[in-house]
Amino acid sequence: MIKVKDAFFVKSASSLEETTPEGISEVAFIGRSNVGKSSIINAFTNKKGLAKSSSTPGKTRLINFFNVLFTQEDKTFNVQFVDLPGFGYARVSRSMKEEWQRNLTRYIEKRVSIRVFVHLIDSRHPFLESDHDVHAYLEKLIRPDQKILRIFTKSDKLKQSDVSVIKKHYPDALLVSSSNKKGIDKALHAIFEMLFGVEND
Ligand SMILES: Nc1nc2c(ncn2[C@@H]2O[C@H](COP(=O)(O)OP(=O)(O)OP(=O)(O)O)[C@@H](O)[C@H]2O)c(=O)[nH]1
Ligand SMILES: [Mg+2]
Repeated sequence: MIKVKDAFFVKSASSLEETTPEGISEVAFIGRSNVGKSSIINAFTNKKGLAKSSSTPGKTRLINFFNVLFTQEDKTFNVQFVDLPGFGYARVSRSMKEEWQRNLTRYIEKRVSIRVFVHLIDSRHPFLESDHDVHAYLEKLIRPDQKILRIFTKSDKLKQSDVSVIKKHYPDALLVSSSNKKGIDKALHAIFEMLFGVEND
């Protein structure tokens, strides 16, 4: 049985230079503004205000590091969850937006500690070109020791027929709601498995 035992904020960075030292395995949460990146980190860690979420897109503006302690029986595993600014919509000046995107891209491409990219997709809009582009971009840059996990967010907003459409295109789709916690455990296990191998309980 895998559980998150504890989680706490470590640091915010505006650029790769300001990040924490390389070392602890990282899970980077990537996706469009407002898709639910910060909310899913709170749901995984069971801490409501840990990552700041907002109904206004563009809330997360820095690279935020959280230390997460997993337990599996008597073993503990230390991981960093990284909440990132969204891509796409943000009510800031063009030059500021470009600077964020540059810093975000540098972190994604150069950070050695990243082991898992969690690509979050709004389940109400599962086939956006921008998400397709992000997936292709990640596929192209990942190293052999890195993995990509797609998670569809806000599943509480879906009708059963919408779920069927997603499942048809992505048979193994992880559909998650940070609001009612459905799918959270399964998604957390999938991340753990990507980091540390198959769970043996
Ligand atoms: N119904 C529903 N709303 C959600 C869910 N997850 C997040 N939200 C809402 O969606 C909005 C955006 O959530 P955030 O977690 O701040 O999204 P984000 O991807 O971190 O956004 P940025 O930091 O702006 O990139 C908030 O109003 C959340 O309450 C969910 O599973 N279901
Ligand atoms: Mg956020």
